[in-house]
Parts: sequence; C-alpha cells; structure tokens
Amino acid sequence: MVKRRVHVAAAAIVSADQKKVLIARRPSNVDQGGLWEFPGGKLAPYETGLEGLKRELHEELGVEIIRAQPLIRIHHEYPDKHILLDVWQVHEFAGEPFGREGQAVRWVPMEELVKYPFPAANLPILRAVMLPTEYLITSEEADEARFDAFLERALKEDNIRLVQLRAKALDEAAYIERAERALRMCREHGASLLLNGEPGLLEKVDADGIHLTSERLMQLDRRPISEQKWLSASTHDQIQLSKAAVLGCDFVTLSPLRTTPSHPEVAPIGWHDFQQLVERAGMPVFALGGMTRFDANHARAVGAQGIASIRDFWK
Ligand SMILES: Nc1nc2c([nH]c(=O)n2[C@@H]2O[C@H](COP(=O)(O)OP(=O)(O)OP(=O)(O)O)[C@@H](O)[C@H]2O)c(=O)[nH]1
Ligand SMILES: [Mg+2]
Repeated sequence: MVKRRVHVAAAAIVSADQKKVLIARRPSNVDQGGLWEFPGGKLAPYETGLEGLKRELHEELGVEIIRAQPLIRIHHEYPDKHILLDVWQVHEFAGEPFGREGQAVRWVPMEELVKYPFPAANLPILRAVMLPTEYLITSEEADEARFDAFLERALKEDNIRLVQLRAKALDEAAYIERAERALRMCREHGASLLLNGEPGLLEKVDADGIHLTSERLMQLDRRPISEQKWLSASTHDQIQLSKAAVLGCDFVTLSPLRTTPSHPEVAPIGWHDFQQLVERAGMPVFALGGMTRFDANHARAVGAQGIASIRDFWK
C-alpha cells in the first residue's frame, strides 16, 4: 500500500506571559476524535505552511495570526498515512479564540500539558513547546565564586531558563557541591538544570535532568532516567541522532555548526546539512558550536529549537 502523504500546519499559541498554551479537542466523529490537539489542519495544494495555518486558525478559532515563528517539524507514520506536522509558535494574534466548529478550546499551563491525551505524533511537540530557545552550557570555571556570579548574571540578565552544568575538571564531590548551588539558583529563577554526567547523579542531586555525552549516548540501550526528568544528549551526525531517538531523548544538541576555538580540527556541519539533519530528527534540536543569541532566529527558521552556547552567556 502506498501511504497518503499529508502535510498539516498546527499552532502552539502561547499566552502573552508565556505560561499557557491553547489546545483544542478534536470532535469525537473525526480521525483521532476526542484527543486534544494543536489547532490547525491540512494544507491546500497551493499553500505554504504559514498560509495554511492562517486560514485554519481563522476557520477553527476565529483569530488572525500577527506574529509566528517555526517551532518544530515532525514526520510521523500512522498506519494509513505519512504525516508532516509543521508546527508554528504563535506569539501574537488578534481576536478572542473560541471553538468555531463546536470543539472545546482551553488555555493550559505549560506544565499541565502532559496530562492531556494527544495523538501519538505530538510528544516531541509538547517538549518543544515547553523548552526555551536558548540552552546555556556552563563554562569550565576553576573559581566557585566566579561560577556563581556568572550563572546568576545569565539567569537574571539574559533570562536563561535551561542550563546544563558541564564541569569535566571537577571530581564527583566538587561537581555535586557546585550542582547543589546551581540548582538553588536555577530554582529561584524558574530555570531547569540538567547535569552533564552519569544518570546516577540524579540520585545525589535532584536536578531536572541529565545531559549525555555522545559517547555515553551510544553505549546505552534504553532510557536511563524516568520520563519525569529531561534527557538530552550531544550529537554530531545522523547515527547519533537516530540513537537519541531510539533511546527516547527529549531533545539534543547538534554540533559543531561552525568551527570553534575549542575544537579547531573538527569540520563544521554548516546550516545546509544542519537543516537536513534536523528535518528528520523527530525531536527538538539546539544548534551548538560558535552560536550566539543573534543566530537564534535563523536556527528556528531552519527547524531548530534554538541555540546552545557557552561563551555567549558566560561573561
Ligand atoms: N491539527 C492537528 N492535527 C494533528 C495533530 N496531531 C496529529 O497527529 N494531527 C493529525 O493531523 C491531521 C490533521 O487534520 P485535521 O483533521 O486537523 O484537518 P483539517 O482541519 O484540515 O480538517 P478537515 O480535513 O476535516 O477539513 C489529522 O490526521 C490529525 O490526526 C495536532 O496537534 N493538530
Ligand atoms: Mg483541524
């Protein structure tokens, strides 16, 4: 059987305070009826994703999109069709959304999204909605007071909400001590902290997740931590990306986008190949390697979640 290919545009409409997202319930008499979804629908042959989305949101919710940005693209095989979900984050719109087709519509706090039943293809979209555009990776820092001051500044002034504690030079005791302090600072600012290291570290520090090195990623054969925590991993190519998907990673970094002073010998991926890799990743991907905040919009435009960086946030 040749499967139908269906291109769908859908919207994660985010409230002005960024804390809630709008979801709708599919009527019980249609495909995947009764499940919740991000409003949207199938593109007409002549439409681009954003054009189709504008029409669908008008038809389904009575709102007009003012400002939207690509969020994530998911290819998913249903038994009867191959579906491309082209998801946009809508930051600004006109009108008061309501279910014009009689469907239930609800503003839901980000952290409660996981309680709603969605179609099988939607899990990575939920992750993408919950994740910010910027992922701070901490710098190797010998001095603890300097470490605290730098992290505090990034949380306060750069509004960082996702942090990976990377400290290869520290032994475990020193790492845990630093992690406890970093966790307190992150909690104070509503940021999530991932520990770069062995999954077992979470039993010692109750952080929000684990970031795996690509080497560790390739050794594992199942997800090493609970679904309640974030699992991210470093990847550099197609093989590692596939492994991350099999393992059930929530998101990854893909590097090096550009050549960096720390790894001058490694060939950069470049935006063209990066886009191709991200298209099939099936999860949020942060561009890493010579990235700054000024690259975030371009990263989004080619399908990434955003950028990850050490240097741009560490000053
Ligand atoms: N809109 C939307 N569709 C989704 C999501 N997740 C997901 O798997 N889908 C699937 O993508 C397809 C979207 O089609 P749709 O039924 O919304 O299409 P539509 O608005 O054009 O409706 P129509 O075909 O009745 O005119 C369905 O097969 C649906 O199950 C989602 O979050 N939002
Ligand atoms: Mg629809």
